[in-house]
Amino acid sequence: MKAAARRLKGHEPPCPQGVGGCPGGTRLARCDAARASRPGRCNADVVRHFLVFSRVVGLLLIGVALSVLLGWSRGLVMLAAVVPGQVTMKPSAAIGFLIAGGALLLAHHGGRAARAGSTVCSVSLLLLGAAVLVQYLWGADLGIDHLFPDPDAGRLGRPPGRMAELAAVGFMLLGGIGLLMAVDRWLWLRDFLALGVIAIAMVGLASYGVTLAGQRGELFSHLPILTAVLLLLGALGWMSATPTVGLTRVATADSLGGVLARRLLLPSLLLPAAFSFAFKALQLRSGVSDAFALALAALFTGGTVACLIWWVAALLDRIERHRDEFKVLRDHATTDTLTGLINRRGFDAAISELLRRKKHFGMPFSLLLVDLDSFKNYNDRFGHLAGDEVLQRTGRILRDVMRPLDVAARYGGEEFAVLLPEAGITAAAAVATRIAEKFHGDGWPNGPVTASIGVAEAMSGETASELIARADGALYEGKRTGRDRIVLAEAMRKSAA
Ligand SMILES: Nc1nc2c(ncn2[C@@H]2O[C@H](COP(=O)(O)OP(=O)(O)OP(=O)(O)O)[C@@H](O)[C@H]2O)c(=O)[nH]1
Repeated sequence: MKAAARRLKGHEPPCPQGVGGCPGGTRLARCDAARASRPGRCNADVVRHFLVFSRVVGLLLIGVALSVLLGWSRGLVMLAAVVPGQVTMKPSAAIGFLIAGGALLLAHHGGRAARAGSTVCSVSLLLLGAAVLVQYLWGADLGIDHLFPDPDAGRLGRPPGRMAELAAVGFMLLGGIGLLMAVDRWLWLRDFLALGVIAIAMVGLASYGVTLAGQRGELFSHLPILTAVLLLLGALGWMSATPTVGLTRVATADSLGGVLARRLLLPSLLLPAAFSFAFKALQLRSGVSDAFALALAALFTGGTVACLIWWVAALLDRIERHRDEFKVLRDHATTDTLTGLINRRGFDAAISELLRRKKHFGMPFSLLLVDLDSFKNYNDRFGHLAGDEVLQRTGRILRDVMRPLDVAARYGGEEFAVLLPEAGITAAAAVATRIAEKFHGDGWPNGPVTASIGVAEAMSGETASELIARADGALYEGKRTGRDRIVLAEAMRKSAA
């Protein structure tokens, strides 16, 4: 009910039927809605890949868990250890991953029953992890460790068949994530829990490196590599199930940030650890010195970091150059070469932006249309080049009276437009007066040049062409009543009334 209310309030677009179902469909729809409202917000293809990845993770968890359980039931414990001689994934942990995979897959379906199923799985996972921790904390035996005889018994300093403490905590966190997803709330907490699972998984991977180095640590030797990898995938799978919200939002963004996150996050997380372990293994096998292995690991880690930074720098450099080129092209496209003012195209963009601000924030603005008087005569008498000079001088006059936020444009031929943000009709009339005074005071080479000015303040709900038409009407009135006039559209309206 609350989720529906939030959707109605516009926080979340409705879940479209038949588009991959909810919540997956919702995420894609969110992406599409976000793209529509702000282009470049998220990349629909990447979102789709994240959702597919999340489903594949669900299937993988179930597949690996089933194969581990098969291994335990047939005495093929190798299936639970992956690497000979390594710690095995316990049957209870395999059941945990079976439930975790089910919760993730069910969450991708829109139906109520599937959602309820996902919630039940998440609660079960939470309870499984909690039960194992209770056994550890209070020395209880709840019977979950005795599904199959455990060959690791006694080797790990914990009861046979019992999963590691860290695995139990990981399952509790995964269950918590599933519950938060089901209620579709506190996504920040979901991300926080997922980061916790990733941290546990990294400890597990580190334990593999320590084992490779032939040194057994009390804490590290507990978590099997298979469990660590599946926990990592489980956390990433849940995060990918909602690609357009929370931490994953950046990774699916259709922006430079998105590209960087997608390309760099995983390598920077895994490569340093991979190098450390690889060179430690090399040292053990080939007998090179400890210092040499360490130096190699440091060199490769540093080299990788430097490569990643170089790649980011090259990308930023290329983007900046493209941006500069684009700016030059855009300026060319919106600048009038004779006067240096913006052209009609730039004016159209500016007036649209001011109308948008007026509509959304009620910000007033006014428009002046400035038209040179009897300019045809001027051209005819003094030539086209002299006429061009008058147009250039007019551009300078407009620039002189403009405030930094004002926009002056050559509207066409010998007609100019000035947009005055945050100016009402009175302020706009004052600017028009200053322009007229400048015309009168300027030392024109071939005798006086004057201009007629129409002034209009934008009214609520008015379109660009309606506003221009009012200013133009006032300008026409100025021409009609003798030229070298300032006429306010407002006054015209009043006098007409
Ligand atoms: N020199 C020069 N003249 C131009 C340019 N663009 C338009 N014109 C001239 O501006 C003149 C405009 O003439 P009209 O529209 O009859 O207006 P007007 O003579 O100013 O008369 P009113 O506006 O009624 O005062 C035309 O002769 C155009 O050739 C330009 O870029 N350079």
